[in-house]
Amino acid sequence: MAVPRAVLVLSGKRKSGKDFVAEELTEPEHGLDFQRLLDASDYKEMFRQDMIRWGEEKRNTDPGFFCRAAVEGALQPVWVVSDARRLSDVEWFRDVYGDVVQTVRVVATEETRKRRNWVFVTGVDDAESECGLDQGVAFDWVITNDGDEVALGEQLEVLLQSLHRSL
Ligand SMILES: Nc1ncnc2c1ncn2[C@@H]1O[C@H](COP(=O)(O)OP(=O)(O)OP(=O)(O)O)[C@@H](O)[C@H]1O
Ligand SMILES: C[C@@](O)(CCOP(=O)(O)O)CC(=O)O
Repeated sequence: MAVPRAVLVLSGKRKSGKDFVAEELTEPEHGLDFQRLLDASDYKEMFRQDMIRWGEEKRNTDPGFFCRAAVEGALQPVWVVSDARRLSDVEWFRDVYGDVVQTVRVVATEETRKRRNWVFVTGVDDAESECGLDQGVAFDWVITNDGDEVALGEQLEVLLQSLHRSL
């Protein structure tokens, strides 16, 4: 397994903007090969509960199952993990990569998330998939993503500058 110089582990609720922020973060970083696995489509929402169920089964027998798959073959010096959801995810990255890990929480108000077509779904928004990191992690960074482009840019700039200094 390659050893990265930095690992940004992002989390945040549905429609907080994790993928959006991950993409913004990787844009100025040449050599990063970040790919969005899925977009923000209704199609994905149709299968979310099935995916959650399948994911829980896998993790119950092997908490590192998805984390290992996420880093497999990655050779870049800086990694952006766009979607941690559970304490076991954050713990896995901390255990394996130690001090180079920085946790990033993406936050948007319910109002903002509704504008992005979020609707509360029982069994999803009140379950571990969405709430697993509401407590228990002292995030290194909290990024507010309520649609103010300039404010988001400033926050990411501070993060990236700090990251550059730590490399
Ligand atoms: N700062 C922003 N400016 C403009 N659009 C944004 C911003 N942040 C997020 N969006 C849009 O809001 C929608 C949801 O964002 P995104 O898919 O990144 O959220 P997410 O947290 O990854 O959600 P999910 O968990 O459902 O995948 C997308 O259409 C995205 O383009
Ligand atoms: C199944 C799941 O991975 C869906 C992720 O979709 P998204 O990142 O919210 O677009 C959520 C989960 O792992 O609980």
